[in-house]
Amino acid sequence: MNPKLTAELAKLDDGIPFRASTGHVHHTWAKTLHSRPELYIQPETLEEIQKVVTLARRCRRRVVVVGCAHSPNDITCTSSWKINLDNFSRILNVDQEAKQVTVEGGIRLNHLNLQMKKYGLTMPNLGSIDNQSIVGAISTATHGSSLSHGLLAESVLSLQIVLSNGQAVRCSPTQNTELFRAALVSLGALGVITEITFQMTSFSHIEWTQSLEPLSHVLDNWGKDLWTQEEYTRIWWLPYMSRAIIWRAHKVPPSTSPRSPPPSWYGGAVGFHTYHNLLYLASFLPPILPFIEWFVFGMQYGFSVGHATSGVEELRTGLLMDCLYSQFVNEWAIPLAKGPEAITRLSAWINGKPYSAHRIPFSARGLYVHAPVEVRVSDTSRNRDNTTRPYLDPTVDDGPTLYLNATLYRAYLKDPPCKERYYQAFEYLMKEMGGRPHWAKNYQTVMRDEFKNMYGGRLGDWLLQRQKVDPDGMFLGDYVRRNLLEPEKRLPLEEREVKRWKVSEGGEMWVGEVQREREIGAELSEGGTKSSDESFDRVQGEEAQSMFLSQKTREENGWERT
Ligand SMILES: Cc1cc2nc3c(=O)[nH]c(=O)nc-3n(C[C@H](O)[C@H](O)[C@H](O)COP(=O)(O)OP(=O)(O)OC[C@H]3O[C@@H](n4cnc5c(N)ncnc54)[C@H](O)[C@@H]3O)c2cc1C
Ligand SMILES: O=C1O[C@H](CO)C(O)=C1O
Repeated sequence: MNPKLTAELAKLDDGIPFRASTGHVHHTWAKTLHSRPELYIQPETLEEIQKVVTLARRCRRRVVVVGCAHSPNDITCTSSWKINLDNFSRILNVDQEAKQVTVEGGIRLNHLNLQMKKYGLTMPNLGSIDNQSIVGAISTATHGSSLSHGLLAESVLSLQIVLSNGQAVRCSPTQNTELFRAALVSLGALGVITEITFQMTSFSHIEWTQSLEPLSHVLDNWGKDLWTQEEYTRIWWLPYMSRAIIWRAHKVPPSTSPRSPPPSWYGGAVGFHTYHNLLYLASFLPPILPFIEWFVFGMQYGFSVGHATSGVEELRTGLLMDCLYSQFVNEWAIPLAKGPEAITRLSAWINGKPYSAHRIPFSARGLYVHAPVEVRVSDTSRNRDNTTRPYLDPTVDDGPTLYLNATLYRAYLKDPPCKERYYQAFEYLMKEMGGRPHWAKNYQTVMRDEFKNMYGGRLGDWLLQRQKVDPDGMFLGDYVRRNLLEPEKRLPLEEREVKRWKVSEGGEMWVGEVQREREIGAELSEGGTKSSDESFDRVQGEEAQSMFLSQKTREENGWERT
């Protein structure tokens, strides 16, 4: 263990456990990114969390909280200290009459919903999965698909956050309002959110139907009742077939008997592996992707238009879907009214139509993408008082939002060859539509100044709160610095990415400064010849000396403030 930490632990001697381990290897759900935190800490009480923060401050370490690492980008990567709240996940209070529940920050959505069933309560909306931790889900602005609902974060009534000075602070729309607005979509960069009071709804079943329709049906009904016929609607667009699967659901009383749908083809072993292998083949032979789209979705949803299936399930499971394989996801929020134009232009681009039909200045020649594109909605402007809107809410300010999600499967963890150009073209179009990217996902071309324009004063407000509650940058990492802050400045505890390299099992190893310092320290103590980890690049000679010295200087003198 780091000698500084050993000394600090001895100084505290407060009987409060410090549940840290070394050797943890973190990876995102899709195994696209891996990192090796110096310490992996799983506190079980508020006091333990506060102790971690105190020690991190004294040991000059960045702290990252991870839920279940379902965010696809590098937002949870660190070589420094990682906290996970899986063992800080109790239900603290249930108010059955008001349908409100107070929970510890590590609780997973599936556990919450299951526990709440006995109280006749459930979460009002969910995305495609329910594995996320409640704080992880709100921190990146997770959403489902319904014009009757906004972000999951809109159901948060109040929260408690442990700040970098170790204080636990409560906030809500009426208490520490600015902090509340910053913490609702915090990107993990404000502190450790330890408690949430959440507005649930009555436990319910849903009856859902799903039908295969021509894309023209979707576009023709866009401004009519496509999105409003039922409480929940989501669409999967199949670009090569110009078809779409429309999934709709409405609540029915819990007394309604569950009704299983016909078995899912790729939910079974044969379909799952067939699709997976076809996608793998397509990574070498992309032109077969249109055939795969036709075959797989024919087997799954029927080969002829109008084919429909239905079912009745509990809301808490019925809203979920099978996310299948490791994947890249690039999702943007644009005004709902722009949907037909966005889909028509993207369709023309994917299908190789002339430039005049899509006006996207990237070539689609020889490029084949995966189906489906997810098409979802939310409306954060319903009944919303703009004074409590999360500063970093990516949805449309004053009307309904459309989300387009360009999913690319990574069959057997192999990156698809079309990714860079497809995402360049997709993001170009999304920017033209006035879009903002989903914070958790794999956007690749958005510059800092573009974020400034997208969020205007709200970004300034968020940054101000961040700086106020975390002046030394204990919760600041490369993701936030790169996207939202000035590159030439730095805060004493913030962590920068040093490099990434491909790992043999697929994906990339993310290496931050702390890891690099450990390597260099090990090299120097062993005469500058041996790395602490054979797989990392070696740092030798002057570069190593200067980095080591700068680390020592930092420890002795502290960093200058920006
Ligand atoms: C298969 C799959 C399906 C998905 N479906 C959807 C979907 O339908 N809709 C959608 O919008 N998104 C979706 N996502 C994205 C997902 O909802 C978000 O990435 C979410 O943030 C993941 O939650 P998590 O618990 O894994 O958090 P993590 O990814 O671990 O962390 C996310 C952020 O929250 C911060 N954080 C976590 N806990 C705390 C805490 N206690 N205090 C302070 N900060 C904290 C982290 O530091 C980080 O910044 C999906 C992702 C996957 C992999
Ligand atoms: O990030 C996401 O992954 C799934 C798609 O497979 C989904 O709905 C997201 O959102």
